[in-house]
Amino acid sequence: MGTTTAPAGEVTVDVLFVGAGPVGLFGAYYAGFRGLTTALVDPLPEAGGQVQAIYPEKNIYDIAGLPAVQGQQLIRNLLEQAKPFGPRFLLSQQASDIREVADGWRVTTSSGVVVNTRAVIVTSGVGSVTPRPLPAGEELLGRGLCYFVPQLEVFDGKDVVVVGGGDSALDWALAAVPRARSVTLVHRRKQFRAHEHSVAQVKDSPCHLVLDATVTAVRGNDSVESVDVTVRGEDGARELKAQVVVAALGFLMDLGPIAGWGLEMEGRAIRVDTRMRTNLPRVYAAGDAATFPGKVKLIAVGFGEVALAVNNAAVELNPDATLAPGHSSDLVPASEPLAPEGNSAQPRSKEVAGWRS
Ligand SMILES: Cc1cc2nc3c(=O)[nH]c(=O)nc-3n(C[C@H](O)[C@H](O)[C@H](O)COP(=O)(O)OP(=O)(O)OC[C@H]3O[C@@H](n4cnc5c(N)ncnc54)[C@H](O)[C@@H]3O)c2cc1C
Repeated sequence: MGTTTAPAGEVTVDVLFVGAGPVGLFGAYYAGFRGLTTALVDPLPEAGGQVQAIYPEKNIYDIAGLPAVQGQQLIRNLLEQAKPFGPRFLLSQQASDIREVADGWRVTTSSGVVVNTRAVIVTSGVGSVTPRPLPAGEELLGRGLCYFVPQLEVFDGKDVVVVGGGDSALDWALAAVPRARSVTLVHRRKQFRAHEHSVAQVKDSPCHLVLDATVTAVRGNDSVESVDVTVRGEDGARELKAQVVVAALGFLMDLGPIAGWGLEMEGRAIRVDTRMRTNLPRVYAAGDAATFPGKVKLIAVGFGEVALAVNNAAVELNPDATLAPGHSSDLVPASEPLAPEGNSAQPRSKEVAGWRS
């Protein structure tokens, strides 16, 4: 995704984002816009959080101004938006330890990098995300059995079995239908836990449904060749031909070290006030990591929350700063050509690094 991992050592910034998901990335843009230096730490090898790790190929339809955007494209856009401000990426390492110091926080990552930061914004989502494993076929993982599909081409001309009954399972099945030779959806219940629209689409599609059923074996030598499916009330197992098995059984979420930082939690999320402040000084939270009455976990909501967190942090770090950031439309990023002379869209002011007037 075009990000670089900083070498071990010590990093000093104004704001550290704990988590480089979509919300942390938009925060990095926003903090840059407010003239603050940033770093983002994330245990995944690339930025993008759940979007990049779980559904890079899926279309997202509820981002303001983007009628449809593929997950990985949204992340590319967010990286590009933040780039002029030069955020430091500390990838493949998690924020492990946090200690209050005179002018902020000293955060140590699992790779031993020390980040001296004036404020922390926790954008860690629901923590580290690992797929719930299929209880069969682990030895064929990566050889036909997968938990998510990085490239839809893997479905081309194949017999595909999707296991699960949630939105992801139905989405993968629908994505496979136009490409695969056959698609079978195996679900352990008769009812799906997915959007009605997706359920209706799957029922209308050539996808074959095997309900009240579990996958009890995944067979193959070098790669997947078939699966055994046991249907409740039937004697013996059905053998289904398959070269691709997508186990979409949900994800196990682990808050990890953040749970021990002394943050006030509500369930698995961090309680914040209307300024996105946590109970710890100069520690904010936004996105899926944060909760408050009426919270909705959506990217669109997280973008707003992180803008609030950054603007409030900007004032806390510099009491002379105003809470309202001004309008980004008054500025032009350094990478964008200036509008032709006489054009009323000419930028009017120069306020922050990475932008020019
Ligand atoms: C299949 C699926 C489809 C979805 N579709 C939509 C949709 O259409 N529209 C929509 O609005 N939302 C959708 N969502 C939800 C959306 O992806 C989340 O709301 C969004 O990703 C939250 O962004 P975030 O940046 O807050 O958290 P995340 O995306 O979860 O990113 C958090 C990052 O923090 C990192 N992290 C965790 N612990 C630490 C630590 N200790 N130190 C450092 N980093 C850490 C994680 O590795 C992760 O990269 C979907 C989710 C799924 C699973």
